[in-house]
Amino acid sequence: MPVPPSDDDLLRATLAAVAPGTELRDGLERILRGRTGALIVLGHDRVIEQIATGGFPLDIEFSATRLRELAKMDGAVVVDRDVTRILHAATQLLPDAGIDTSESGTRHRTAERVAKQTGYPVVSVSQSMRIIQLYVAGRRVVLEDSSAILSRANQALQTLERYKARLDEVTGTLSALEIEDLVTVRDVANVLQRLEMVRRIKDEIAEYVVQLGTDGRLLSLQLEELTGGLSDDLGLVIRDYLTEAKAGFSLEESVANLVAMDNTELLDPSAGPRPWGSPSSATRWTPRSARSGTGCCPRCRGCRAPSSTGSSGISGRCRSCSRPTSTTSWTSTGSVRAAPASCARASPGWPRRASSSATSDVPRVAPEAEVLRRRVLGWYAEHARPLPWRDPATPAWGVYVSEVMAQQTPVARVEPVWREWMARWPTPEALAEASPGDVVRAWGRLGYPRRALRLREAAMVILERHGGEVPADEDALRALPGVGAYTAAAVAAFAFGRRTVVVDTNVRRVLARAVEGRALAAPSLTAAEQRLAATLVPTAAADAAVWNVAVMELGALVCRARVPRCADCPLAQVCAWRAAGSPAEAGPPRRGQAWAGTDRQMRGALVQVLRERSSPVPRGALEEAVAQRLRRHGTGHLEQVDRCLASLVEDGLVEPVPDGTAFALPA
Ligand SMILES: Nc1ncnc2c1ncn2[C@@H]1O[C@H](COP(=O)(O)OP(=O)(O)OP(=O)(O)O)[C@@H](O)[C@H]1O
Repeated sequence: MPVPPSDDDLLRATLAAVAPGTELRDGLERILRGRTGALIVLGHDRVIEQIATGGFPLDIEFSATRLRELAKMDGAVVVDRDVTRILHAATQLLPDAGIDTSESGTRHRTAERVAKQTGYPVVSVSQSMRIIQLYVAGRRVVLEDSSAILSRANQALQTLERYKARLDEVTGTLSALEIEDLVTVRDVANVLQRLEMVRRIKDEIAEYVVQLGTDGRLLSLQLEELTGGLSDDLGLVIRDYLTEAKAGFSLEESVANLVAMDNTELLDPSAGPRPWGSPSSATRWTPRSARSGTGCCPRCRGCRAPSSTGSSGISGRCRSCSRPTSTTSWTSTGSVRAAPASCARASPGWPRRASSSATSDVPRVAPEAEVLRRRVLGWYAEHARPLPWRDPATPAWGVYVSEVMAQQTPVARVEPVWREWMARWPTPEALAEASPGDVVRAWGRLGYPRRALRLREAAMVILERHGGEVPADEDALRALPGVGAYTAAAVAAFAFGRRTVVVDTNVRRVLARAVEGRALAAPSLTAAEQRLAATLVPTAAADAAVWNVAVMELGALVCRARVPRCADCPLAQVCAWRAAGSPAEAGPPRRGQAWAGTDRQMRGALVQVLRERSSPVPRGALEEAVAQRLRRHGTGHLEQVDRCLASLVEDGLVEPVPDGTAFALPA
């Protein structure tokens, strides 16, 4: 016994039967244009015969013009289910009057009742309202003009393109992580959520294609082009990780759980693991490789190693055996997963944007970026220095002070001064009450002592404008004295867990090497570097903050400027600079900042001498003391002392005592 079609199938088939380009639709349009109405039953059986009275039987081939002519008569037209023959015309239909109807006019009430009673679709063309309506499977559908459907379909198509671009990114990321064996539940869930989102919008567009009939040909081609081969992916990805899920779900159950998620849940990364009983997002999973048997990466035809995993770094050649690689060995599932021409180790010069059509607030990066992040984060988890300001118990003020102190001073020198400082001025309020002389003294030998005065000024502003609390907002932080883009981003990230882009010299060097293949970053920060750094920052704020500190730490401890410790580097295998043979920086050699003989050295010596004295130092004694300290003699010295004293006075770091013959730190 044939299985009766489901309501959805019946609706779809009826929409197809009345779609533009069909003989039936042509007939309906003619009736509309002729300003008449019609009642047409799409099917005939004994029930129809029982409720039909009068009119005349026919058994003629269906055509649009015949329908139009017969519709001019009162009563209904009955055609066969396939709309190939006209069987009755001018027939009065008397359906069960007890059947509920929401219609008012007799034509439409009859149409709705007949559809409900017989199960056949019924079409009514309203003479007064000039619309065509379908009554089918308990529903009423008003047929729309193709242009209205096309406009909705095009919007859906754009959405599909965005979803698809994002899907390509996450599948590419999953593939890259599989090679590194760094996959977590979150990565798999991301792909599945995106696959399901694509499936839903694809189904919606497929409905439009049906409704549009011949007007939907182009749409149909676009849909096919965007989604061709996608259908298997959901099952393949799930199968790959089913054994890992360990929650006892079958493939069907997993798919059903995913399909049961609503659209909001599909967009929520935290809901992703739900189809498998919500394992922790960070749990590591290893694929069974059902989709490809070999993971995502093209395999070398010679040695069968993933073509990306050797060490030669020669583009287009296997790094294991140096034979040319070939993309023909991509997986043959015909799925989207076969598409990404990306491999975690194959291409120096990454990351790149995966798709220009991806529109979202959060930056998108190529899969390799995720590999880089995982490696750096994994390394940081093991090697982070336990610096006191990284202690979660340290207040935002402590983080703020540490960032200002570390602006131009190595962390090792900062730490003892920071401890003393925080013990003495544990809050902005306490520092705001300190004298300028005290803060310059407490600054010790951190260098650039103007920072101490700016810190005190900032404490006063924090007290006045922010009620004594360090602001969390990057813009508010930037408005504080002595705070630039770096410090604002760092404090917002490290004290408040905000998602910011922290770029210091260490970060710049790591990215210049690992991503751009250069020995050193440009002499000063470029917009391109800033953009690159931004694309690498993880989307989630908590991850972003850890990433920011982790990559800085890597630059400080391993990816050092002069003597990089590549053997200890988590990025050594994916580093573009190493892959290129660690070339020296092009251009003239960079000299470090000169120190001996500079005004900076002289200013430091003057402040140091005054810091050690409790009373004002006469001009002559000061000159003698710095000469001794710097072991300096000869001409030019006197002039430099005068110049530096004047600049220190101007900066507020030194005060001339009233008659100008002696100098002291500010009171
Ligand atoms: N039970 C019926 N069987 C067959 N035809 C019917 C039936 N009821 C109405 N019609 C057809 O519908 C025509 C219009 O009827 P009526 O004006 O009451 O309907 P209506 O619902 O207001 O339609 P419209 O929206 O086209 O103005 C009738 O002249 C007749 O041809």
